[in-house]
Amino acid sequence: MSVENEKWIAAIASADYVKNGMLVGLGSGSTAAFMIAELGKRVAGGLIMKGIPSSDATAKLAKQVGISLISLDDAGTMDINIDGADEFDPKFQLIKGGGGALLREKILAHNSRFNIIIADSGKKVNRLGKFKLPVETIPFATEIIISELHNMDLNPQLRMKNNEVYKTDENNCIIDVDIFEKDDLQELNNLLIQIPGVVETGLFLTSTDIVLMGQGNKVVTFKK
Ligand SMILES: O=C(CO)[C@H](O)[C@H](O)COP(=O)(O)O
Repeated sequence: MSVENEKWIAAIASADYVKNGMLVGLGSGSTAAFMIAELGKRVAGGLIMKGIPSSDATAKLAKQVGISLISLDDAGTMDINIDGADEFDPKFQLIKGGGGALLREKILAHNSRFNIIIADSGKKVNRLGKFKLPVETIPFATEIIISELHNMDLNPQLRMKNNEVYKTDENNCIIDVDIFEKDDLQELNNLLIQIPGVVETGLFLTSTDIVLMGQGNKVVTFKK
């Protein structure tokens, strides 16, 4: 079974958690796109729900498939949030932000009663960090933060796209750092967040309630 199929079956399984009347946080990325497409089909079939998108791309996709959107302000707390991940470990800790939407994704996760992660089997790791950790920074401070991250032995790389500095939906930059050697991720996250100009990191350490992982042609459920 292909990676795409694993993403797809995990996404379909997550849609079963969405019930009539729910406010649903909509994640970003290719796995989340399958979930949004499936929810669109279910809305066409009569499901009543409203979505809160975690990125401009997700908002566009959701509108295309007929999902009604509301703002975070109007939603307040969401019933559930469904999102992808770049890596997850046995403690339900995640690296997210490969697609650059980590800031809004973390805000949605924080404001949801129940957080579902959908993933293909390649995302499951024993230790986080083969995937570089995205750190979102404001443009004004980005170069000086890169120097500081060098001093922390994190091998920082400014994210680029089409030969230009990559910008998030919030017009910030992303610095990808190497955290594989770091044992205490909570401490690392605290250190990173304390640097003035760092807006957010892609470490999601406590928010996940359940992971639905496609493996071959089956969905494996990991519950906390
Ligand atoms: O965090 C994310 C975007 O900011 C995505 O959830 C993550 O990158 C996984 O993406 P995909 O489902 O395409 O593998």
